[in-house]
Amino acid sequence: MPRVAKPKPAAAKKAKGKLYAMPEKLKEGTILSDLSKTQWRIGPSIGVGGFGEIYAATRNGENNYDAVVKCEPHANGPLFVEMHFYLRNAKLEDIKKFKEKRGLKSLGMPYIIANGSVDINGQKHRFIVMPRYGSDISKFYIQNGKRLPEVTVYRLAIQMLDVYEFMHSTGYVHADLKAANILLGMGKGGGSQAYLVDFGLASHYTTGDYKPDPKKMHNGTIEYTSRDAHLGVATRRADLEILGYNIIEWLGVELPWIKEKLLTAPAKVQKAKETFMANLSSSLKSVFPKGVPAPVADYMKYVAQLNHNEAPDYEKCRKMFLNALKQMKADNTGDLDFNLKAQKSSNNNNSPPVKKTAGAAATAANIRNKVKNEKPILNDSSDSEDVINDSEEEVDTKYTPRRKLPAVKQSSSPRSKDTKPKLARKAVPKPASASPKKREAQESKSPLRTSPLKRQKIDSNVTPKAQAASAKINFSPAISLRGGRSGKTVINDDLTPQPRSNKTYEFNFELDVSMDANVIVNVKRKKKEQGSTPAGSSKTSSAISNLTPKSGSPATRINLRKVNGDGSSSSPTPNPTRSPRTPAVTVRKYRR
Ligand SMILES: Nc1ncnc2c1ncn2[C@@H]1O[C@H](COP(=O)(O)OP(=O)(O)OP(=O)(O)O)[C@@H](O)[C@H]1O
Repeated sequence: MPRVAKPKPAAAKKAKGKLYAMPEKLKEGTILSDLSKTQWRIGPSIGVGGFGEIYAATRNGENNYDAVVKCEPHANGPLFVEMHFYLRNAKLEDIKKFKEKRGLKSLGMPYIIANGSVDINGQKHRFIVMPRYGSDISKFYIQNGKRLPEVTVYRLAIQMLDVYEFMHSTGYVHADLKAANILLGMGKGGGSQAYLVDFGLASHYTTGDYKPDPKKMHNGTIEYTSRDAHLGVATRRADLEILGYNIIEWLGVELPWIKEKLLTAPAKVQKAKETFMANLSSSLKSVFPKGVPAPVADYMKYVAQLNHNEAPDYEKCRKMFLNALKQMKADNTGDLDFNLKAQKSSNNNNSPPVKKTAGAAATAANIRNKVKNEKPILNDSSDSEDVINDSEEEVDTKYTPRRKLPAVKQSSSPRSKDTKPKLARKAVPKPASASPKKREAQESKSPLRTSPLKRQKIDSNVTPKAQAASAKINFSPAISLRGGRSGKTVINDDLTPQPRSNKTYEFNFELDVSMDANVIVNVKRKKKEQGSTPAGSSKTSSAISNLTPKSGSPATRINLRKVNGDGSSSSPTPNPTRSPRTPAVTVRKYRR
């Protein structure tokens, strides 16, 4: 949600409980020098994200403040990822080309103007310079009592699909669309175009097998995270699904997992979304009790049947919303109108009543921040920026994740079952020489391209034995997965090896071992007085049946270790070549 720039304690390097560092404050008037030695003067702070701060900025010597500087500590991953994405794929020239190809007058895709590094209070920071946009649309959504006019929602959907089409054409997904990340343009005509910002979660989408990645599970903003993202899989359909949840919300609906207050439990949110999407017709009817808007139903149904590696038909989706605009006799041109009263609604949009209305139509023009000019302060800017390396692995040693969630619990939802590596391995291998088109055709025949609903059927055929093996680990509430703060992006990335927490928790537990959970359970039994099991001997999960305490058996010690994607397990001792991201959880069973 929109963040108000608040003065932060100067030395607040690390927010409490978070593993990422917050930036040092840049004073107004500070001069930053980018890599090409262009100087930028810092204006007031205009936004504070979860991870960095955004300042109005102008070329030194000019006074228009038509740019922004986004600044984060050098060790933070998200801005590096964002910068990397822009530099590789979203230069102004790339965007121009795409617009020409598609015959678009405008596209809500930001671009990078410059980047560099700066020392602030002795701490190295990275910054990027981008065009300055106007208000984020979450402001209007809140002002309107959590609702946007239907026409505006459909126009926004069309514009965001354009951005997705551009972005996906570069091989990346955005993964974090939300009202707070959609900004109106500035200047003449700016109010007719919305821009999708914040590419800190951009990642390559998969075109191959479906491989859940526990290290990336639940990334995004929990309210809108797609089912694939809950499993740590970057897909194009996931971006469309995220947009879908936003569309529903913008129409005045409280999403079920928000209504049921599940946001602090990502696995529950995941499950709720699985249920929602598996029973779309009834789900939509229940959230739109007086009638489901036709384009929403069509769009969500389309998204639900997409296969994980399928290229979405963006035009088809746009047409769904365009047709609705036609039916409503609404133009898809001019300033986006956020005044609820001014707009008609479609025949069947009967979303919940508006609690509060905005006074007037809000456009980009009436939300511009006034920028004060102060005398420049020359800062010790560093000209040298890291070389952007094409190797994704390079990233590993450079960042701190935004926030880490212990990736130890996986939902036992149908969709998560359908992603078992077992199934993935059955995928038809692609010949290396196959052309992208051919490959796409092959992928479409692959068994993995079954729809979620079909996959659910496969799941129901799971043998009782397998079902018995697949269950939950019920942790104490104190260590259950915690969801993101409401409306905030959460990144459970794998960019920086983090020190192990080595925390020990003691509690009574029920232990059902999930075969999906990618954990190895080591059972260590304390030496019995006249013990049969030697002290410190460890057994893997196959030893679970031995858990039942024999008479007089002392406390049992169990280590849960996450298994890495390659099948290896995290070493209990820190190993720089491996990601030790999942904290070792030691469970002590009390004697009863
Ligand atoms: N180019 C821009 N022009 C004007 N305002 C901007 C711009 N980019 C970002 N902002 C403002 O700053 C806020 C935070 O920006 P952004 O989402 O990029 O930061 P973040 O640290 O990645 O935040 P998040 O917690 O959403 O991940 C936005 O909601 C918006 O209000």
